[in-house]
Amino acid sequence: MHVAIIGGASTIGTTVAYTLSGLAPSVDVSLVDINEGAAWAHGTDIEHASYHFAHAPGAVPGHDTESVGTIRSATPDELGALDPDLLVFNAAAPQPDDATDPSAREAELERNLSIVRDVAEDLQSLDPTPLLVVTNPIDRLVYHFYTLLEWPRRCFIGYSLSETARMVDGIADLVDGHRNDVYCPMMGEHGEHMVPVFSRARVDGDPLDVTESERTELMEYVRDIPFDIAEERGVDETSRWVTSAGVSRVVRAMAAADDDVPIDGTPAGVEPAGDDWTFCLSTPLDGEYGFEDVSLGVPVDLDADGVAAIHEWDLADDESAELRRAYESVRADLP
Ligand SMILES: NC(=O)c1ccc[n+]([C@@H]2O[C@H](COP(=O)([O-])OP(=O)(O)OC[C@H]3O[C@@H](n4cnc5c(N)ncnc54)[C@H](O)[C@@H]3O)[C@@H](O)[C@H]2O)c1
Ligand SMILES: O=C(O)C[C@H](O)C(=O)O
Repeated sequence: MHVAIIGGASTIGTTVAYTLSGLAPSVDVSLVDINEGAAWAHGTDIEHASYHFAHAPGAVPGHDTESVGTIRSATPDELGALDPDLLVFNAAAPQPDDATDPSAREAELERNLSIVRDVAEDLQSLDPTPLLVVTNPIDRLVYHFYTLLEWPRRCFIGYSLSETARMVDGIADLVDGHRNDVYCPMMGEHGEHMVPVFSRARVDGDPLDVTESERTELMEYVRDIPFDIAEERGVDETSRWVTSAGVSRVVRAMAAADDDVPIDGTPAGVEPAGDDWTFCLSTPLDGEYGFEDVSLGVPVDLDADGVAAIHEWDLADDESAELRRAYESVRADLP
C-alpha cells in the first residue's frame, strides 16, 4: 500500500509516518507538502529511524529487506504522478497561539477551506482514491472534498478516533478498570457536538452503568483534554501522539483489508462480540440515520477502497437527539 500524506511535513503527518515505519513498515509513504525541504528532512530522518526498528528484538512483520517500504517527499503538484492507494489530508494553515479552547476546531474552517480547494485541484488528475481527512474541522472539510471531487462517497473518511481513546480513558478511571478493556464508540461531530454512544459502551464486555452527572463529567473531560494539552504544550504540538496512533490504526486496517475483507475496528486476536469494537469515522451520509448533505461520525467497516459499509445502530433517544444537534451544527456551515 502507498500512502500519500498531504501536509506531510506537519506535526501529525510526520508522526503518522514515524508510527507507520515502526508498526507497518511495508507501507510506502510519500510526504507531500508545499514545504518540500521540511518534508524531505523528516522523511530522511524517519528512514534512518527505520534501521533501528528493523534491528530491535521482537518481530514486527515487514521489516525484512524484500518487504520494507519507502519514504519519499513530493510537492502537491506531483500527486497525480505518485498514484497513491490512500491519501491522508493533514495540511493546515498555521494556528494562532491562542487556539487553545474547544472553539478552535471550527475557527479553522475558513483558513483551511482555501487549502482544501487548492489540493482538490491537484487531486483532479487522480482516479478516485480513499481520502482520510485529519485537518479540522474534519466533518465540514470531508463534505467539501466530496462535493469538489465528485468521487464515490465511500472514498471520503474523516478521522475522529481520538475522542474514543479519551472517553475510554475517562471511563476506565471512573470504574477503576483498564482502558484497554473499555469500549465506547463516539458518533456525531468531531468537536463540540460529539455523541458518546453510552448505550453500546462496554467494560470487560459488560454494559456500562453511569449516572447522568458521571456522563456530564466524562463529556467535559473529552471536550477539554485536547485543549488542556495544547495549552501546556503549544498549538504547534496539538495531540500528536493519540492522533497519529489512531490515524495509523485506520491506515493499517485498510492495508489489512487489501484482500477486500472489510475491517470494523476489531483488534487482531479478539473474538468480535456483536459490533463491540466497531469504530466510528466521519463520512458523507445519504439518508443513514435520517441525514443527508452532511458528513458525520458513524460506525463503519473499511476496506482498501474506503468505507465498505455504514452500520445503522438503534440509538437511545437522547443519543438520537444529540446526533440531530451534531447534524444541525455541521450542516449550518455547509453550502
Ligand atoms: N482530527 C483530529 O483528531 C486532529 C487531531 C490533531 C490535529 N488535527 C488537525 O490537523 C491539522 C494539522 O495539524 P498539525 O499541527 O499537524 O499541522 P502543522 O501546522 O504542523 O502543519 C501543517 C502543514 O501543512 C502544510 N501545508 C499548508 N498548505 C499546504 C498545501 N496547500 N499543500 C500541502 N501542504 C500544505 C504546511 O507546510 C505544514 O507542513 C490541524 O487542522 C489540526 O487541527 C486534527
Ligand atoms: O488539534 C486540535 O484542534 C484538536 C484535535 O481536533 C483533537 O481532537 O486532538
